[in-house]
Amino acid sequence: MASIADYYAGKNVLITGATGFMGKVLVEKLLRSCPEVRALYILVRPKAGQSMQERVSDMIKCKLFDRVREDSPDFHQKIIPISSELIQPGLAISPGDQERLTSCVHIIFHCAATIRFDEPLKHALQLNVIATQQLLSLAQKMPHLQAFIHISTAYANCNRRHIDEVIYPPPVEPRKLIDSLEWMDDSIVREITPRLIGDRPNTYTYTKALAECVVQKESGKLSIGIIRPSIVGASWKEPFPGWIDNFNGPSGVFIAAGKGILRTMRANNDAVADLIPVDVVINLTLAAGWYTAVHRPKAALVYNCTTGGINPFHWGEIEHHVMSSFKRNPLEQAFRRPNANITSNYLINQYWILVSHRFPALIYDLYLRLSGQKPQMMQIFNRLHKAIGLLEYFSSRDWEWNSENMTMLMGHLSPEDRKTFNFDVRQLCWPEYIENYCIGTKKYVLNEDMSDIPAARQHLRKLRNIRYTFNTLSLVFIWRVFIARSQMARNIWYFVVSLCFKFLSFVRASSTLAN
Ligand SMILES: CCCCCCCC/C=C\CCCCCCCC(=O)SCCNC(=O)CCNC(=O)[C@H](O)C(C)(C)COP(=O)(O)OP(=O)(O)OC[C@H]1O[C@@H](n2cnc3c(N)ncnc32)[C@H](O)[C@@H]1OP(=O)(O)O
Ligand SMILES: NC(=O)C1=CN([C@@H]2O[C@H](COP(=O)(O)OP(=O)(O)OC[C@H]3O[C@@H](n4cnc5c(N)ncnc54)[C@H](OP(=O)(O)O)[C@@H]3O)[C@@H](O)[C@H]2O)C=CC1
Repeated sequence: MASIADYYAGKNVLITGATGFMGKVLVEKLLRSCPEVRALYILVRPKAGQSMQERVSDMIKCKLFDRVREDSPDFHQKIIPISSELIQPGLAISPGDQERLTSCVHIIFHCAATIRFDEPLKHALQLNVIATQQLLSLAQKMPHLQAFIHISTAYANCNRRHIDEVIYPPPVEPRKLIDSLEWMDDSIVREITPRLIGDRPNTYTYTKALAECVVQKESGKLSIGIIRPSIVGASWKEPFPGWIDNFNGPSGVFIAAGKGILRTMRANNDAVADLIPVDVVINLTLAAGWYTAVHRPKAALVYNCTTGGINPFHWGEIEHHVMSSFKRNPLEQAFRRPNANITSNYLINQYWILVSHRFPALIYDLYLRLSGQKPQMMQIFNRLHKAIGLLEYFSSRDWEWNSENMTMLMGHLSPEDRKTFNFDVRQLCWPEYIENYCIGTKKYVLNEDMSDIPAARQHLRKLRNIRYTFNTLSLVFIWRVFIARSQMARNIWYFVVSLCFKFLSFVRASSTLAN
């Protein structure tokens, strides 16, 4: 049987979401490990004042592509951007481009989605469900299409504790929901959203569950694979360890903790932290594309792409390794020394939020005001609290995912492919991975230089001295207030002082005698 790289040779691949975190890693890996691939058609929209072309040229300049640039400097010629806005009718693809795509595409990877947890339901539905539906109908028109790979999430069914590799019945018939939301204005939709999403925590997981159902129902004769990654983190090995370029999921939490801003968060120490490195997800995705095209399974195959059942690691362990990693490799200009603790207790967390978040923010803002600058710390903390509030659902619970299809797929790979498209997470050494992850956030998200680490350490020492001075002064102040008000405190104070005095006299006398 052809190897994975042999299969992709001469193929035209269509990718949505190629400008996103996972999409970029997918594009890079395809170009590097399947160098004979014919073309990658990527659906891109203009954004933030940049044209589609400008965005793609920026993307290929990114450090992520350094290795492939070294192997083949002309790699960008294989990337063909197609203008598309996925929430528009017909995905806003021009008739010419539609014709071009339908006549040549062999395989589709659908990565685009809104992954925001606070996305209004209508928008999440438009992008995560309706766009998927439209892409499927475009796929139906492609005579050469061999596989359609849909990227879902392991949390699409997070209202269940045990999750098998099956598509569960939808919470509501997607078509009915689409029809009814169409005539409702935004305020009505906002009001009924909590009732609709029910026991799911947000519109993201809800619409991803609906999308899976749409894929199953509207795929017709297409060969389908559904990949369900858990919490996608920095890369494990490829193209280099620790690649990460965003604040999503745990990355933002790690950075906030490394900067000494985040000191407390609600999470269960003993719950499994189901992180999965992005390169593992992409290797599995490419292997699933190959398997789907070659074996053409009759029903959609679902791959739960998780680590918890195979090589579990817990939030408490993550906390420990993140903190020690940031102590060894500190971030620049930290607000306080990194020292975050997780707790599952609501009241303890509230106490630490008050003492370790709000109080220092208040003092720092006071200092900024007094020095004529604009206060900002309280605002930063309010945003942080909003973000971690949205993540708590995932860090406080445990899930069990069945990942038999991942094992089955591994069994079908040749020894060579198993190395090139490695998704065997049994080999993952968590402490080393977390260390590289933290360094990755420093280098690639914050663009900090590793050569500045001595200065960052010096800054941490300064913060420690400030803390010691502050604690000593506070203690002296509190004691002074006590002494002024209480006879008992005064008596204790005189007792301690006279004891010290006697001790000193004793030491002096004994040293005189010794001489
Ligand atoms: C010591 C360690 C202890 C460990 C404890 C455990 C930690 C981890 C816990 C649990 C992780 C579980 C995660 C579950 C995952 C499920 C899996 C998936 O399937 S999908 C992927 C997940 N998706 C998201 O992560 C989207 C979440 N983000 C959002 O929904 C929004 O970004 C939100 C509501 C958090 C913020 O929305 P806005 O409108 O206020 O802000 P905006 O526009 O997004 O960003 C403004 C600025 O703030 C930065 N930012 C965004 N999120 C940040 C964050 N978490 N921390 C720091 N900065 C962040 C951005 O980069 C941006 O920066 P600029 O203005 O461009 O410079
Ligand atoms: N990150 C994670 O932890 C996990 C992610 N997933 C799934 O993986 C997939 C990729 O996620 P990730 O890479 O992290 O997400 P990103 O947010 O980084 O990327 C999303 C991609 O979708 C594109 N997109 C969004 N809206 C539109 C639109 N209206 N028209 C055209 N393109 C659009 C974005 O393009 P643009 O650059 O123009 O905004 C971007 O390329 C998603 O399906 C997600 O559900 C699953 C589990 C975990």
